[in-house]
Amino acid sequence: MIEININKLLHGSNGEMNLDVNLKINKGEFIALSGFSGSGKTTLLRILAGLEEAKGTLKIDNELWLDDKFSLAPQKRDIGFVFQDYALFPNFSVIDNLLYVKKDIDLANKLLEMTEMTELKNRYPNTLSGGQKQRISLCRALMNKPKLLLMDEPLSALDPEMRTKLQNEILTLHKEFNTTTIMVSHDPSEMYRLASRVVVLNLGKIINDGFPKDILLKTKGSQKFSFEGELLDIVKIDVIHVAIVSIGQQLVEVVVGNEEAANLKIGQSVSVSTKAFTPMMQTL
Ligand SMILES: Nc1ncnc2c1ncn2[C@@H]1O[C@H](COP(=O)(O)OP(=O)(O)OP(=O)(O)O)[C@@H](O)[C@H]1O
Repeated sequence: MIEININKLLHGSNGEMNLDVNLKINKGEFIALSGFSGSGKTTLLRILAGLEEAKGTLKIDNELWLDDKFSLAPQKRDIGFVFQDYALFPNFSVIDNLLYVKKDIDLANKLLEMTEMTELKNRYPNTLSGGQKQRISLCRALMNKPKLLLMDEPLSALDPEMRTKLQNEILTLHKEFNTTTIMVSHDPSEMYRLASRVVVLNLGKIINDGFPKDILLKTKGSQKFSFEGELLDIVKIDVIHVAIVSIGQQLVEVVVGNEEAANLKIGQSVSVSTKAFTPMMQTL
């Protein structure tokens, strides 16, 4: 069990803000930490890793990491950290990046095999693709079998296909090692696929905490499905208005009434939902 009770005054873009987090995490949980930019996600991970000071207490399996008189040094905290920018040692080969953490060649080989990196084990990081580098960071973070794995948007620099591949590998590794994990993510499909629990931060406070399907599925009441997007334009065609909404990679047209059109503002976030028909899905 991980017990987090911390607070820290942050200087946010709109003035001061108190990062105030109380959270209990059970062993083996996979938490997706989400929330708007600047809500305090990275700072929370850095506090857990001991890279940043904070007030309060941190306890991991009854071992104290932080209280008002004491802060356990980062290197003594049983943590694996995966950053967005890989943070590998450029002068070490792949295998040496892993063995630097712990001289356990069997574990290193097992991790490389699980992530299909065995053939590249003598290569240097600058000869690897982004996806390969991130696999090595992940393997390295697991070398000391940490009590807590922290990942800060680990897949956000990768293209969609590579993201899906690495998500599957993260899942496989999680099933094998059952490492308690907190991963910062902005991607609903990633959170849905990987996490057992989603925690949403806003302005330093937890505003939502629950099962992925309860937090991420946005349809309410009789709505059949609902998408969030940005209103790009409103075009008057004869007697009707058509709103152009950007949803993910697609533009969608929605007919809106005159009064509704007058109240909408370009650039606004909107949700587009339907009630009446059954959507069709086809493989691409
Ligand atoms: N050590 C610090 N002292 C005071 N303020 C800080 C400190 N570190 C970060 N901040 C501020 O706290 C706010 C939250 O930053 P943080 O990086 O944790 O947000 P985030 O949720 O991870 O954002 P993003 O999704 O953009 O990465 C920012 O406005 C930042 O400038």
